[in-house]
Amino acid sequence: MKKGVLLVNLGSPDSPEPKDVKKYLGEFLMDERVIDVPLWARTLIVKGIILNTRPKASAAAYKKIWWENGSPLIVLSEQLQERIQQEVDYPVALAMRYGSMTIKKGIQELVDKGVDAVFLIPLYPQFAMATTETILVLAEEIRQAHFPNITINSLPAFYNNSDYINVLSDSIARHLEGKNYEHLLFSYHGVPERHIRKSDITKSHCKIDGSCCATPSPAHEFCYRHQCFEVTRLVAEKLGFAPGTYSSSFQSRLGFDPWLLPYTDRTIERLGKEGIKNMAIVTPAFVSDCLETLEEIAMEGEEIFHEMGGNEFTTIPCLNADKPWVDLLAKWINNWATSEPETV
Ligand SMILES: C=CC1=C(C)c2cc3[nH]c(cc4nc(cc5[nH]c(cc1n2)c(C)c5CCC(=O)O)C(CCC(=O)O)=C4C)c(C)c3C=C
Ligand SMILES: [Fe+2]
Ligand SMILES: [Fe+2]
Repeated sequence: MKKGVLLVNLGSPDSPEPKDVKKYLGEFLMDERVIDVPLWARTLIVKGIILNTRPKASAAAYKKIWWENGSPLIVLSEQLQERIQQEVDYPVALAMRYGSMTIKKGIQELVDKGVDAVFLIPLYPQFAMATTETILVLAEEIRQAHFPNITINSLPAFYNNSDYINVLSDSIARHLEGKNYEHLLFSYHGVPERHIRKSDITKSHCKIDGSCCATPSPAHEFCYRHQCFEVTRLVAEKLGFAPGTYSSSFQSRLGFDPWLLPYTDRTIERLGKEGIKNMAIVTPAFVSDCLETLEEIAMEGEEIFHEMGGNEFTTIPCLNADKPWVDLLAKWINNWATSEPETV
């Protein structure tokens, strides 16, 4: 079989104009694994409410971070693809879960090069039904409908992979070198608490309390909250951080349901109020910088901190197309290509 690789990230609008943002948000938020309510309710919430108000505000946010050559998330994912391609002998394609760079086009590109065994890499360190699961489900639907003769294997969540933790820790250490900071905040994209309960394969473990995520359970294979806290714990252990000098929080909530706590904006506010003058922030749920890191954290987050009396606010970039991260992905690709993994 001829092997090939498909990297999949979230996606961005085609432009930061409200009409393109509306189209993108419509596709994204109508995904039943993102807004996971019955179709009639989702249609009412998304088409009746969100799409009438949010695209204008989101477009304004996108305009603040948009680059000459496009959306940072897309440009950085393309750089990652190009650099991985320089390191491996298999064709590497890039697709997005939402927007015009579809998974179908990505698979087609590989099939056109003769590929019939695809290694699918969802570009998310932690599993979530709104990210990894929706990619895997859609890829399988596309395979069955259009490419029944190919196989797809996928890379599982790699949040606790020791090589990944080393690459992430080295990046954090490098960006903090010489910086005077008192607290490092690990800010992860949030999800509604309901998503955590839905993904609990034991149906009884995830209480979303003080201890469930620290108590061993098979539920953790699909518990986004556990996987985020584990990244923080493993990096802190690796870098020898003292207790109290770092913490985790969740950003980017939408709607009125309870989302994972503590919220990033409130945490930044609290740190400022408590007299922290210099803080740093890292966003390990994202492998590529995007709207959520460049605008919500680096711009809005910094503003909140300064309003609370803070001085230096250091944002650590995502791994993007850094050489150690490219090398690690190339290593995983070569391991897959020379072994016999299970299909999705
Ligand atoms: C890192 C993983 C992500 C999870 C988990 C996730 C869940 C999730 N997101 C929304 C709603 C929105 N997210 C938006 C942007 C956005 N989200 C992620 C990643 C995760 N989302 C990224 C990388 C981005 C940036 C995309 C870019 O183009 O740069 C947006 C759009 C922007 C906005 O209007 O705020 C929305 C909306 C939900 C509802 C959700 C879980 C249920
Ligand atoms: Fe999101
Ligand atoms: Fe948990």
